[in-house]
This record gives sequence, structure tokens and C-alpha cells, in this order.
Amino acid sequence: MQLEQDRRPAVAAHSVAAVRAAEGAALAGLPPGAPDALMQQAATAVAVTAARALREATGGIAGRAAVLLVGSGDNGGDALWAGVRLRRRGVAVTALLSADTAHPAGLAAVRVAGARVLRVSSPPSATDLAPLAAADLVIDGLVGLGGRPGLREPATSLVDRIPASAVVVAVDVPSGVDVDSGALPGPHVQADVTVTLGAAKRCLLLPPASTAAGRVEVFDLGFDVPPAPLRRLDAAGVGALWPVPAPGADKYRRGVLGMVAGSAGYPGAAVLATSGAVRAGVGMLRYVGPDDATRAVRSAHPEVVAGAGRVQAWALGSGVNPDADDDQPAAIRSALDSGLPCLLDAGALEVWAAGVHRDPDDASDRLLLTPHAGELASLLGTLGLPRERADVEERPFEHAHAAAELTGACVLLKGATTLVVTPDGEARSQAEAPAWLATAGAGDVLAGVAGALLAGGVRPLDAGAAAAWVHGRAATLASRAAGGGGGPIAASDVAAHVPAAVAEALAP
Ligand SMILES: NC(=O)C1=CN([C@@H]2O[C@H](COP(=O)(O)OP(=O)(O)OC[C@H]3O[C@@H](n4cnc5c(N)ncnc54)[C@H](O)[C@@H]3O)[C@@H](O)[C@H]2O)[C@@H](O)CC1
Ligand SMILES: [K+]
Repeated sequence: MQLEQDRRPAVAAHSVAAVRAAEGAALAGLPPGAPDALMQQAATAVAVTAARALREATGGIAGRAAVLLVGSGDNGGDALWAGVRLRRRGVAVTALLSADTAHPAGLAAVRVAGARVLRVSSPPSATDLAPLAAADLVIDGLVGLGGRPGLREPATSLVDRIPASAVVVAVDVPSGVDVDSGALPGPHVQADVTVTLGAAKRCLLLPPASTAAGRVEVFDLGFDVPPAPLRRLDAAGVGALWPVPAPGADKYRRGVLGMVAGSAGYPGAAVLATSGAVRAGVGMLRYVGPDDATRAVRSAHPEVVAGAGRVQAWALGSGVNPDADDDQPAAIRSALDSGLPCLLDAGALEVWAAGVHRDPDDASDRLLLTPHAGELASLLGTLGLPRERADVEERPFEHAHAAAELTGACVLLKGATTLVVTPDGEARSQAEAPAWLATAGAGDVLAGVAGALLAGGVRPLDAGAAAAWVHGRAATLASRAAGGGGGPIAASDVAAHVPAAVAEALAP
């Protein structure tokens, strides 16, 4: 079943090693016996969330059926102790033990609390699987931080038999994911809610594993984790980065963006990219493109100035065909030669990769590359790392990071979750967009918004992440307004809602 996805909180996501170190430090500072206290807190958090999810899904708690999927480690211990709490609230609890051993104290306690306990054979028998068919709630405590990616029998069969109608709460991480890389190399749990303990883990922000987590709730255990390089911006984070004009600002000081976009074949891309920049509040926009596209841009946006001139940054390549017989590739090369901050989208990625402009030292903190998965695969091929689109989709962070390291540039990889990654591994993961945003021209609008931020003096990593947030939020607002709510959207609707999304980010 699917719980309503609300706006997720700002999250920093940590590596297993960082969480283990923080956990070790916390445990060292506690009196003997206190490690159990940490597990008790964790179990309370899981039980509270599970009870709330159960009520949301079924309208009640007492008398409902819960199944605990229990592995051999402490993740299973958390699930067992959560089961003890659910028993106290009148839930019928069955614990399915997937390994020969299970957390001894948790197992004893759940038995005393009146739960049914079954040690599952491998592969599971019909009797082992039967409780799942009747489950209103499944708590996934198969593996957590200590899990190797991918599940094996009997866990695979157990997970396969979770009914679609049950609400699934994962303890710490959905079992089976690769916790640090965010890959999904095999069978895994698909959760509605993940209660993550002490600090969020990288897989909760990195696709494709992040899509297995459902809604993420971070439960504080007082761990002292160092700042994480991987984060998700929330509205306040975007607002803090957004260049708001000071009183008395003029259009030049606010930032002038130059844009080389569109072609005879794709004049609409020029209109959408300029719309993104204009609606994001750029001080002034200079547009460079063929006559037809220029006419289309000026009729949509009379405020756009045609032709090159003094600018603070460039947005290059949306709707540009590098093989067309027009002046766009030359205009892109000349913009790159300026040494100014440049966003490279679509056709500009090819022009740049094929040219003499690939100097990692020159790229650092100046270039923002905005490929989708297919374009990133081709770019990596040009850089001597042949990859297919599917490779990028399986491990998007790893490939975006490889491209950033090879080029020295900041890479924004477009997708249902947008990743923005720098060569040193600083990264943002933004997932605000409804699926309706996967529509032609949406990327052109994003290029315009991010370009406006570069012109406003925002560094590529922040510009990419803030633009992705605003873009996704604008799409949500556009869809809410469409067809009486939740309807399909066009890219131009997204651009039209950019001011409302920016206003939300800036709201105190
Ligand atoms: N120590 C602490 O301070 C806390 C730990 N907590 C919980 O403890 C968890 C970590 O516990 P553990 O270190 O015991 O690790 P896990 O509970 O992840 O279990 C590791 C065990 O599972 C087995 N295993 C690994 N991969 C497997 C796979 N793919 N399929 C089947 N079995 C597999 C291994 O043999 C190992 O014995 C956290 O994720 C969290 O849920 C929480 O209780 C909070 C406090
Ligand atoms: K789990």
C-alpha cells in the first residue's frame, strides 16, 4: 500500500562507517547496560511510527495483524522489541525468524508478550508464509547497517509474499539495499516508511535505493555525526541560498545571464529555457540564437534582450543541435572561452566534450553540467569510460561522481531524483518533483532556473540543487492547479509556477 508522501524534512545522509563511528562513541560514553537503552529507544520509535501507519492504513491498531521479519542482527532486535510494544497495544504479532539465531533478549521478550514465533525454513514452507497473507503491517528487521546488499532465501521468499495491501515499515533501511552506494543489486524490501536510527543513511537519499524507502523518518539517538557531504535541501535551505535583490539593486548588479539555446529545429527549447530564467528572477537575460527562435523568445518574453553582450554567467545548449549548420556551436565555444560560470545542457555538452575546453582545473567551481542519464553515458564514453544508459541508472551517484572527477565540473544528473555532485564528492539529492514532470521541455526550464542562479553569483553545487528544488516544487504546484488538482502538466506550466515555488522557499 502507499502512504501519502508529504514534504520530506531536510536530511543529511551518512556512510555506514560514519554512523558506526558515531554509535561507537555514543556507546563508549554510556554506563554498562546502556546499549540496550539505545535499542529500546529505537524500538519505541519504530513501534510509534508503525502504530501510526497502521491506523492511517486500517483505521485502528488493536486487533490488527503485524508480521515481524527478523534477521540475525540488531536490526532484527529492533523489530522484536517494537513487536513487544505493539502487543501491548493489542496488535496480534507474528515473528518470522529468517536466520538460525535472533536477538536473544528481544526474542524472549516478544514471546513473553504473547507473540507467535516461527523459525522459517529455507525455502519457507506454506505454514511459514501463511501469516504474511493476513498481515496488515509488516516490520522489516531482516538486515540493517550490517547487511550485505541483496537478499537470499528464506528472506527473498518472505519479501516476495508481502501483500500489496500491507503497510511496510523498514527498520533503519529497507533490507537488501546497498546502504552506502544506493544501488539495488538484488531482491529488497519496498517500504512505505523507513524509520532510520541515529542518522540517515546514504541509501535513503541515493536512487534507486531511495525509491525503496518510502517516507523517511529520522530518529535522533543523540549521535554526534560529523557533517555529511550528501544532503537534501529543504525549502529553508533553498531560501537561504536564493539571491534576493538588495534594496536599491539594479538589473546589472543582480546578475545578467547570457543564453545560447534553441535551433531552427527546436525553437521551443529557447522559449522554455528563457522562461525558466525570467521566472526565476534573473536581473537581465541576453538571448543568442537563430532568427526564428529569437522571434519566438521575444514574443513570449519582451523583456529578453537579443544578442550577446556583457553577462555574469552563461546557460548553454538547451535545444542546440551541435551538428546543425547554424552559429550556435560557435557561440557556445565563445561563451566557454569567456572564463565565466557556464551551465552546459544538451547540445553544449557535446560541443564542450569534443572541444579544447576540457581542462579540469578550469572547470572547478565554474561549470555546471546538466545531463540526463543517456547524455551522461555518452559524456563518459567521450571521456574514455564507455557506459550504457542502464549502467548510469543502476548507479547514478557513482557515474555522476566519475564524470565530475574526470571533468573537474559540477554534474547535475537529471532524473526522478536529481543528483548534483562535485569532484570532491559533495552532493545534493532533490526529489520534490511529481512524476508528471517527466515531460518534454522540463529540462530546458531547469537550465534557465539554474542559469539565473549562476548569474546571481551562486556556486554551481548550490545553484543546481536550489534550481532542482524550485523546479520540482513548481511542478507540484502546477499539477495541483491542473484539472482541478493532480493533473498533467506541460513544461510551460512549470515555468509559470517558478515564482510561487521561489516565494515558498523565501517564506519565513
Ligand atoms: N548498536 C546501536 O547502537 C544501535 C543499533 N541499532 C540497530 O542495529 C542495526 C545494526 O545491527 P547489526 O550490526 O547487528 O547488523 P544487522 O542487523 O544489519 O545484521 C547483520 C547480520 O545479518 C547477516 N546478514 C548480512 N547481510 C545479510 C543478507 N543480505 N541476508 C541475510 N543475512 C545477512 C550477517 O550475518 C550479520 O550477522 C542497525 O541497522 C539498527 O537497526 C539500533 O538498535 C540503534 C542502536
Ligand atoms: K531493515
